[in-house]
Amino acid sequence: MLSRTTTSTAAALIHGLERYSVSTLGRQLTLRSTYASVLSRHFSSHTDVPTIDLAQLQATIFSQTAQISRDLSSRGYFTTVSLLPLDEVTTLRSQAISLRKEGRYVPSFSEKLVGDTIQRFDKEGVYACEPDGGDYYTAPDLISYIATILQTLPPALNDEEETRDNELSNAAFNAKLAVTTGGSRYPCHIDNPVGNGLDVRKLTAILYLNPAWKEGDGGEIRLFVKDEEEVKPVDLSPVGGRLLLFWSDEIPHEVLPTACSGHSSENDDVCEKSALDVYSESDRYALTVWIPTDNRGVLHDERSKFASLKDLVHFG
Ligand SMILES: O=C(O)CCC(=O)C(=O)O
Ligand SMILES: [Fe+2]
Repeated sequence: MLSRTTTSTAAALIHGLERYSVSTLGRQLTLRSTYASVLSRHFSSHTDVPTIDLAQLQATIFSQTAQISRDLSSRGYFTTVSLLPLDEVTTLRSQAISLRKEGRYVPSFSEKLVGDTIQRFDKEGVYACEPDGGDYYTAPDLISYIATILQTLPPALNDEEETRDNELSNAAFNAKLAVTTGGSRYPCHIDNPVGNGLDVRKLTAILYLNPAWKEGDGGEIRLFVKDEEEVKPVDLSPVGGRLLLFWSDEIPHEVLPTACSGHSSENDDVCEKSALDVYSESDRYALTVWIPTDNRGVLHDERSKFASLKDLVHFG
C-alpha cells in the first residue's frame, strides 16, 4: 500500500495532464475527463488507492533511460520483461477485467491504407476500451500507471541525445486496453500510418498483463525491423510485465494468433472466439499508451533509417 505522501506525488504527476482529443484516420479518440478531477475527489473521500509502487516504476524507467534511448534510435524498439513485478501485473489485469465486467469494452476494429484509401476492418474476438479518469474508482492502478508512464517517459527521452529530436509530449496522449480472445490476431500494420497532421502519435508503449503466459500460448507480437538492408521479424511473447516501446509511425507489426481455448463445433481447426462477456484465463490483455510528438515534422521522416520498412513489408 502506498503512503499518503507517495500517493500525493502521483496526484501531482497526474495533475499536469491535459484534455486531449485527436481525430485519427477519421476516428475520434477522446479523453473524456481529466485524471486530476477524479483524483481530487479521491483524496477527499479516502477510498481505494493504487497499490502498485509508482515511485519504483519511475525509478525503473529512469535507471533504463539511456538503454531505451539507444535501442529506440538504433533498432526502432526497446523491450524489457521486468518493468513491474508479477503481483503488480496481476493487480492491473484484475482491474482490466473489472472494466470489462462494467461494460467498458467494445468490439475492436482497425483501419489500413489500401492504395490511397483507408479501409476499416473488424478484429474478430478482440475487444478494446479507452480508459480515462472516469475509470479511476474501478481501476486506480491502471490509471496511475498510465499517468506515471506519461509523466516519466517523454521528459526522460527528451533529455537523451539520441531521442531528443522526437520532442515527445507529456501533455497529450491516447490509451487503449485491449483483450484478444481465443485464436484472434492483428494483421500487419503501422499504428500511425499517414502522419497527416491530425495523428501525431510517435511512440507506442505496450505493457502486457498476462502473468500466467506460458511458452506455446501464442499471441506473440511480431515486429518488422531492419537488419542491415534486410527486414527481420522479431517475435516477442506477451508475458506479464513486459514493456515494449517502438516508433508508432515507422515500425510495422502484427499479433500472431493466441492459442485456442475452444474449437468451433463446425470446424475443429477454427478457434471459438469468446464473446465480450466470457472471461478466460487465456485472454491476452495489453495496455497501450501512445505518446505524441510536439513536432509533426519528425513523423514519417524520409531520412530516418526506418523509413523504408513501410515499403519492404507486406501489410494485411
Ligand atoms: O497487443 C499487441 O501486442 C499490439 C497491439 C497493436 O498492435 C495495436 O493495438 O495497434
Ligand atoms: Fe499496433
